[in-house]
Amino acid sequence: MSGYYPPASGGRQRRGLESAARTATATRSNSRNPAHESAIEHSHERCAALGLSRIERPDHSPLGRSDLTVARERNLRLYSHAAPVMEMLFEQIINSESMVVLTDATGTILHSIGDDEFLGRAAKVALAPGANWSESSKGTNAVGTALIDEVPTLVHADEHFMHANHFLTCSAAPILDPRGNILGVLDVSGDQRSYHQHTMALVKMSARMIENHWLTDDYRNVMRLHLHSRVEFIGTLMEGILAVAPDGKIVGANRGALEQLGLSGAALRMHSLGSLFGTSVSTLVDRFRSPLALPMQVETSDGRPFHIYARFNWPVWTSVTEAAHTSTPASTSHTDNSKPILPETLAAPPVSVPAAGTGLKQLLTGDAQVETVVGKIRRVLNRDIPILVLGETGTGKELLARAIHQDSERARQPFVAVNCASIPDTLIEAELFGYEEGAFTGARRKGSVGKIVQANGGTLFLDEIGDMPIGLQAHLLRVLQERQVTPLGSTKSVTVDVAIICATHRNLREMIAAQQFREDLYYRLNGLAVRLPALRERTDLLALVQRILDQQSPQRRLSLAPDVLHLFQSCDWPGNVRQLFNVLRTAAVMAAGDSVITRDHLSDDFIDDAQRGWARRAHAETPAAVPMSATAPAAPPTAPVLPLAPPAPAPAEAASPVARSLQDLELEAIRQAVEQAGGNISEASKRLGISRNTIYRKLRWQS
Ligand SMILES: Nc1ncnc2c1ncn2[C@@H]1O[C@H](COP(=O)(O)OP(=O)(O)OP(=O)(O)O)[C@@H](O)[C@H]1O
Repeated sequence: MSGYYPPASGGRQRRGLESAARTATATRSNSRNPAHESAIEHSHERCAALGLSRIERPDHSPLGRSDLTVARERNLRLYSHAAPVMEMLFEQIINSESMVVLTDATGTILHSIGDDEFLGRAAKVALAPGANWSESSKGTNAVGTALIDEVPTLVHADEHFMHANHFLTCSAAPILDPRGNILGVLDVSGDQRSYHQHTMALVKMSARMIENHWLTDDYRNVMRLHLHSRVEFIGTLMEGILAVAPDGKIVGANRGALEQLGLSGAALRMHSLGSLFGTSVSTLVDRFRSPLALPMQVETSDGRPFHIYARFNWPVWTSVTEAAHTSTPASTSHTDNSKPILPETLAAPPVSVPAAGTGLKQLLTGDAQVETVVGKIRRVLNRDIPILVLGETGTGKELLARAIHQDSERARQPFVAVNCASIPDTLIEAELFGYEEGAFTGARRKGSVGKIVQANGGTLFLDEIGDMPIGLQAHLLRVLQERQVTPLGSTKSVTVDVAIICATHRNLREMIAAQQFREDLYYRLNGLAVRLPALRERTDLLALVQRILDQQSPQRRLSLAPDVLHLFQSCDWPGNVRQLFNVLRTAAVMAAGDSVITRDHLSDDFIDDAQRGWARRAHAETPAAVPMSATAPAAPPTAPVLPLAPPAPAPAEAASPVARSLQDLELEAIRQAVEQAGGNISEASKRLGISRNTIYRKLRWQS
């Protein structure tokens, strides 16, 4: 079978065919699906344009152990929703020489489960945790191609661009959040001889289950409207779900709702219960207050009938709706955002933070550097000064941006976050500026207003701004100066009013010197630059720990056993507060019933990492005294700091100076190649024979 099918007549008709997209053909050899063939053809074209080779060994280097830990921590929420669904999916395909794979939004495999024998074969082509399966790394493949096309994708046998992957058949579905952002990809990969046409349907249904769990979790404190044109489908995977704010605005939707209503996420968010179904929040509260209430029949403005069923937390919801109806905007703009009252809180996935205060106040746990940052920001709040937040991954840059928004006069307007690093270069422009229907061959769905317009009136948070392709920086600068956006393929411009907050872990000045970042854009974005300290530099570790523990376990005060405290203080925390938060969240669950967190409640991974940190410090510092970090606070009386006991031996491979120096050499080689290529990553990747992604990844995690 040829891996490259000629395009169907009519040529480039690949996207917008979501429902028909990449569905498996009855027999792979004789029946063809034109949309599928066209998608594969376009993917192969992209791979050829990237200079990928079909026969060379693909980039098999997985993320380093701690990088994988960080990637997993960043995606812990995705994993916790996906894990039970993956188990269930695996039950369905057991003994079929297959595996179930979960990746993040960049295509990096976070977790996999599968038949042992097949897992071994898959590992040989790096189909294993830590490996990246983006198209630019592995060529045409179901995960990478699904990430680009944003539709369920089947890639079978020699449809894979690289010969090494021809033994595989892979069915992948993107997992989207209620705002339409890609969270990751669920995939079933197996031996191509074990291909079964039902696999794709199973994967799509499973992805939908994860999305629905995510939505329910995001909006558990707001009204959720379950809908379908056929009453018997309410409560099934086929139902649509809408999240409704107390003022009746639609703030979130699952895929089923978008499909049934025939609206894009952005279009739906312009609607309210009234404009959509001619009903109101109070009508639904009255009707569905009783658990025995039956679904209600409504009609859309164009006369299509639907059955709807509302769920909400009674009686919290009714008191909230009353408050929403009686309060003025001025009085609500600084209300407690933990209540489900402000639309912008609902529209964006909630960030889990300790419940002490809201807005900027919640960040104050006693660290002087953080206090200085907050003080500076308060002075420029509401002054139309763009803020640039610097800091390592997981230091709380996005949390700070949300807090600034919450404390600003724009708090009732949208907060829209765009992660420039997780969107492929080719899509950032469309994602930010929007596009008209059919604007370009890569255009998906029915046009899009773009993130800048979505943020109109509110705050646009450009995360990882250092990853914005240089070609696009001039476009962004123009928009920021003129405050007008012209969607791709359109001649009409839209006036926008947005507050800009950017964040990066990179050194933008160095990037300017290397001509990778425009100086004029830098000065436009940098009205005020603040740097969030790494966790290891902070003096408030204990206060932060206690606040997170109190939040995780409000009924039962938890504390750390002395040796755990000791481990925490020794740890380098490469994942910063995100890592701390995740470690404590797991520990609080593990400690159910106990009031003290002991080593037994910590994951082995973390203990290893912390011990390695100990070993590194012990090596760097004088052997006799081995002081705690100069900035470490004194332990509370209940948890005395013990003299540092010798740590349990770290795993051989981690402690080995040879392993570490090899890593250093690799990094050094990458740095040199990038320098010699004048900062041109594509050129450096060719010289080194590794993908651009790998270079970005390795440099990113090391910087
Ligand atoms: N001060 C804090 N108190 C409690 N939790 C925090 C704090 N700062 C960060 N966190 C936790 O850490 C997680 C990561 O924070 P955030 O996403 O803001 O970091 P970031 O610097 O933007 O990360 P990245 O650079 O990887 O995007 C948050 O979800 C939150 O749970």
